[in-house]
Amino acid sequence: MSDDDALFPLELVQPETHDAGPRLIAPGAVHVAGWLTGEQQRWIVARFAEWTQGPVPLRAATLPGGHQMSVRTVCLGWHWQPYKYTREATDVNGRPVLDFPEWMVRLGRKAVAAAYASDGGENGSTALASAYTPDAALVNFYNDGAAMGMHQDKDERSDAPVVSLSIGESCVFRFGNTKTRTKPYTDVELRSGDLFVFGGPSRFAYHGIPKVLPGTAPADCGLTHGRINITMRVTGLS
Ligand SMILES: O=C(O)CCC(=O)C(=O)O
Ligand SMILES: [Fe+2]
Repeated sequence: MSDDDALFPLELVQPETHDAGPRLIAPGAVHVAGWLTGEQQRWIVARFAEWTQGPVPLRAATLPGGHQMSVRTVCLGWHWQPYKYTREATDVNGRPVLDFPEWMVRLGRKAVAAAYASDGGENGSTALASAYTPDAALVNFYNDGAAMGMHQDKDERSDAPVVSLSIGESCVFRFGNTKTRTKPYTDVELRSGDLFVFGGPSRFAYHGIPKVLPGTAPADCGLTHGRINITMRVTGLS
């Protein structure tokens, strides 16, 4: 058995399907296709329009090497900038970040419960879901060829799961391993309304968005073009 096999057994990856129901991608990493209804997606798109009104605008972050990301982001709860969380957007306009909405905490709990439900609560999934209290969200907007390179979400001081929601155009989500930004990885197509949760042994796995698939936004999602992604996190900061 190669190291890669040990890290990422092939049997783990079930055939790709867009039927509802959780699909295990790696230990602790679950894809739930079609989790949000069209009505929920349209409602979230309307909230997104409000968030982008400020006080902090949608902005493409600049990495320490001077490279500007192609994705634009607005944050809730804590403002993320490479590579830390702050309460004020000191790399944008110095204004305070929006509050983390109560409804999103409830949605995050439901998401963790839905993703980890298949063990019937036996491995502590029910307790994990009810205790889950995300306090930061990065709300990403992808258009005009925007993509996101392979990275780990590691600016949080907590190993609580990351909850990711997708609305609008489909994308390829590359979900890798915790050791390297390269193979082994699994490419998952995330469509409008899909949920992806990564926690446990996959919490610090490398992941990225190699491409968004233009023209794939469904008519009922509330977006005509582009892709919104919300990733909720527990920062472990106070
Ligand atoms: O757009 C996505 O689905 C992933 C976003 C992401 O990895 C991040 O914001 O850290
Ligand atoms: Fe990420």
